[in-house]
Formats: sequence, structure tokens, C-alpha cells
Amino acid sequence: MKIGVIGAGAIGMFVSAKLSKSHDVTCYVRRDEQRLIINDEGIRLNDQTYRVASKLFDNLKNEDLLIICLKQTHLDSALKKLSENHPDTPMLFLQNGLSHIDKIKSLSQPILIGTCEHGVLRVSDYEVRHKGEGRIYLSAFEETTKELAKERISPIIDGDDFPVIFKDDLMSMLYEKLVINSVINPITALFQVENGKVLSNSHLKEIAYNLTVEGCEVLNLDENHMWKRVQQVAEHTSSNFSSMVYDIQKGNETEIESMNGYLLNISDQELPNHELIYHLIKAKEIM
Ligand SMILES: NC(=O)C1=CN([C@@H]2O[C@H](COP(=O)(O)OP(=O)(O)OC[C@H]3O[C@@H](n4cnc5c(N)ncnc54)[C@H](OP(=O)(O)O)[C@@H]3O)[C@@H](O)[C@H]2O)C=CC1
Ligand SMILES: CC(C)(CO)C(=O)C(=O)O
Repeated sequence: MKIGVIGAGAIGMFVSAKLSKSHDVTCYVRRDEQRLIINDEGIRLNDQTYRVASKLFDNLKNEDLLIICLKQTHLDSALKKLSENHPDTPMLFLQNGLSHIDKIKSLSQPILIGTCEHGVLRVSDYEVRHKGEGRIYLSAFEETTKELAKERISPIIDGDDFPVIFKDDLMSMLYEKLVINSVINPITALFQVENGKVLSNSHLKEIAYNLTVEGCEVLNLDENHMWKRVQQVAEHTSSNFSSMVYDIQKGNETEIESMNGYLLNISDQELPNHELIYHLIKAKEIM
């Protein structure tokens, strides 16, 4: 299958390397220097080289599947180009948070949504390290794309060391990941620590628990189940630095609006823990 991966950051490079074993993968990037180095060196994932082609996103070609690995904060500028792509080419969106759901309604192509529980660290423009085993969960955006998501795309991209699991219920898949990220990401970004510290530091663990409980109240999720899931992901990715740590380090806008900001927007009750951590991250962003 010809697969185009949009955005060669941590997740884009990881997904490209894994899929390149069985598919013809092209990474679409926005900087020429990154395009050149990936074409010259391939992608290095844990010291192994994977041959992947790279092109500029402006020169997007027809592919059988597009996997969008941009951050939430990059999506607005990319949507126009994506909307002009071939009307039948499925697009799989792999963002954390929930802001993309409203934005991609404007696309006429078949849309699939995924969540990624791997921990991946970007080392350079062509090198990544897999720092935590996880899975990709995949669901259909609409009833009409269910068969495509379940019977065609999931089984084709699923691999022994790259599990892709179809989920029938899109919103519960997204809500679970939203709670996980609204706990792990801002805590680790504030303290610039690995995900494991959220559990090994008793004070951070208490904050994590309180954030989990508040998130579950808003989304009507079972808090015992979700607290187990938060701990499970923090353990499996314990040596990874979350994607928000990287944004704070680089002075980039974070995805906080799509995570804790999203919860604050939809909640009709006070969420003191989410409100505080939201403002702490916003303060860090402009420091
Ligand atoms: N890192 C992780 O462990 C995990 C991340 N996620 C989620 O996956 C998503 C991607 O995160 P992550 O890979 O960490 O993010 P990164 O910041 O590492 O990567 C995003 C990439 O998108 C590129 N980009 C931005 N705009 C464009 C454009 N118009 N055309 C082409 N490329 C573009 C950036 O390019 P440039 O380099 O030029 O800035 C960057 O390389 C996020 O929603 C994140 O929350 C989910 C699970 C785990
Ligand atoms: C799964 C986890 C927590 C991995 O670090 C992640 O989603 C992220 O970093 O954004």
C-alpha cells in the first residue's frame, strides 16, 4: 500500500519506520533540510535504519492512505491542502486531545481517527527512540467509514510489533485518551520529567489522581478504570518525556487547549485542578 505520513516528528517518524517494513511510505515534511536528511539517511528508530521517501507537504501526491501525525496546533494550516487531496483517499488522524474533531468535519474524504499510546522521543530530524510500548487504537469518524476502518485499514497496518486495534466506540476511545493526556502531559511538562515520575513522586501522584477524578466527572467515565489506565500508560512509557515536555522545551505552543482546555470548556462545573494546571502551562508557554 502507498502510505503518506504527514509530519515527521516523533510519532510521524515512528509510524513511518514501522510501516515501511510492509508498505511504500512517504513522509511529508515542511522543511527542505528535513526532506533531504530523511532521503539521504532514512529514519533511524532505535539505531536501526528504515528506508522511507520524503517530500515537502506542498508537493503532496496521491497515496492510498494518509496518516496525519501533526500536532493539534499545526492542523489549521494543513487542512486546506488536505481538503484538496483526492476525494477517495482515506485519512487517519492521530492527534492527542479533542480539538481536531470539529475541524475535520469539513473534509469530504473518508476519515478515521486513532489514538496512540506509544511513547516516542524525537532525537533529531531523522532519529527517534521508542521509549514505551503501546498500541494504536483506531475508529471510524462516521458510520459510513466503519467497514473501511475495521475490515480494511486496521488489518492492513496492524503488525506484530505495531499493534493496531479497531474500536467500535469513537468517543469513548477519545475520552479515555483525553483523560490520560490531561493528567500525564501537563504534569510532566511543568516539571520537565519523564512520565514515570507522575507515579513515583507521591505529590505528583496525588495531583494526577485528582485530575483523573475531575476528568472522569466531566466525561462520565468510571474513575477506578481510568485511574488504572492512567497508571498503566505512565508505567509503560515511564522513561519517555511526554510530547508536551518537548513543546515547553522548544518554546512551542502546547496542546493544552485541546486537552485540559477542552475539559474546562465543556464542563458546567468547577474543575479546580484542571483550571490550575491549565493556567500553569499557559504561563510556562509565555516564559
Ligand atoms: N511523542 C509522543 O510520545 C506521543 C505523541 N502523541 C501525539 O501525536 C501528535 C504528534 O506529536 P509528536 O509527533 O510528538 O509531535 P512533533 O512536534 O514531534 O511532530 C510534529 C511534526 O509535524 C510537523 N509539521 C507541522 N506542520 C507541518 C506541515 N504543515 N507540513 C508538514 N509537517 C508539519 C513538524 O515539523 P517541524 O519539525 O518542521 O516543526 C513536526 O515535525 C500530537 O497530537 C501528540 O500529542 C501521541 C502519543 C505519544
Ligand atoms: C502516551 C503519551 C503519554 C506518551 O508520552 C502521550 O500521549 C504523549 O506523550 O503525548
